[in-house]
Amino acid sequence: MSAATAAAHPIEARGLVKRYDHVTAVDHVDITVEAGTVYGYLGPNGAGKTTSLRMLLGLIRPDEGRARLFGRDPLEEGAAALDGVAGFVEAPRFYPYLSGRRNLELMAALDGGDAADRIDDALETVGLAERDGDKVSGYSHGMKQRLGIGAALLRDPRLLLLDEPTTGLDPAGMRDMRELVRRLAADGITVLLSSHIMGEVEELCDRVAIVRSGRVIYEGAMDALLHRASAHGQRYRLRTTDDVRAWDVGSYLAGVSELVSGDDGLTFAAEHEQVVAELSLALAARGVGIVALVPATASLEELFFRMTEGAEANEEGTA
Ligand SMILES: Nc1ncnc2c1ncn2[C@@H]1O[C@H](COP(=O)(O)OP(=O)(O)OP(=O)(O)O)[C@@H](O)[C@H]1O
Repeated sequence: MSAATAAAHPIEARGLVKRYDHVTAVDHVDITVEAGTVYGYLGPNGAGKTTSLRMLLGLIRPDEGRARLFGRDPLEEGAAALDGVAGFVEAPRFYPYLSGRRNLELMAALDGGDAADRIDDALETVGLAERDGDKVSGYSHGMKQRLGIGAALLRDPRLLLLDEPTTGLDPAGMRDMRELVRRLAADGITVLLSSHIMGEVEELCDRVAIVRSGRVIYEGAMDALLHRASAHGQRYRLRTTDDVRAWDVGSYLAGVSELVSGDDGLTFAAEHEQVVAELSLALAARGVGIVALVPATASLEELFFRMTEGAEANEEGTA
């Protein structure tokens, strides 16, 4: 790799557009992923995540714009531009009647170079070293997903593109996959991860782009997004011995806003913790017992829905 490409960003895409008949799947998307980050590409079904990742990897041609990986355009330079890059965009396909190890051996033979020397490490990293001799047909969905990442690791990537790697996994499978992504990032691999799961992106990513109908409606540091999510005050969930009365008390208290009564008690926003303390005292004074009063953790999720489905989405610029 030349000095010029070594200094380039792992991903730099400008003005990517992809249209299918009347659908603009990807609409002028800019993405810059800096080395060492775990970058979340977050959006609901049909937002254009897979199409974007496929363009980044040069699997499909954009109608407009261009993408560079470490300074190289996969459409112009072909396989050479994918040096150091591995993608996991479609569900990985393996020979079911062969073992996990044998599948990796076949892939390594295709890849050539020293890929075969990395098989043991790859199996170890993805937690399949103990099951490497079992037929893939006997693997769980999560194991197949991890074998897919193992296959990507044979290329010794410095950049890994993962399209919804936890989709379809059970909670334990999701946890294992997240743990694996964290480990790969700790090993210095830059990761672009698409997901529709807000909590997952919040947990794993340093930076995030939120996409809706092919457009990036927010781009920025995860911290800044979370800060923005709580700009109108921290939200809380409240359950009491008498929610109707509690609602009355809350609605008259200064500093309490967005008071909503739901099936599982009340939610509200409070500008300061002091307001929460005042509310608890006011409830006690009126004989209402607090059963639970906890900060609501779904702030990113709420923000996401506001951005992707609410009227606010139209006014949002990229940050
Ligand atoms: N080959 C294709 N032909 C026609 N339309 C397509 C094609 N690929 C994608 N689309 C359309 O482009 C839009 C974006 O699809 P894409 O698969 O990129 O979204 P996504 O965010 O990855 O969604 P999901 O989470 O459901 O996979 C959708 O409306 C989809 O129907």
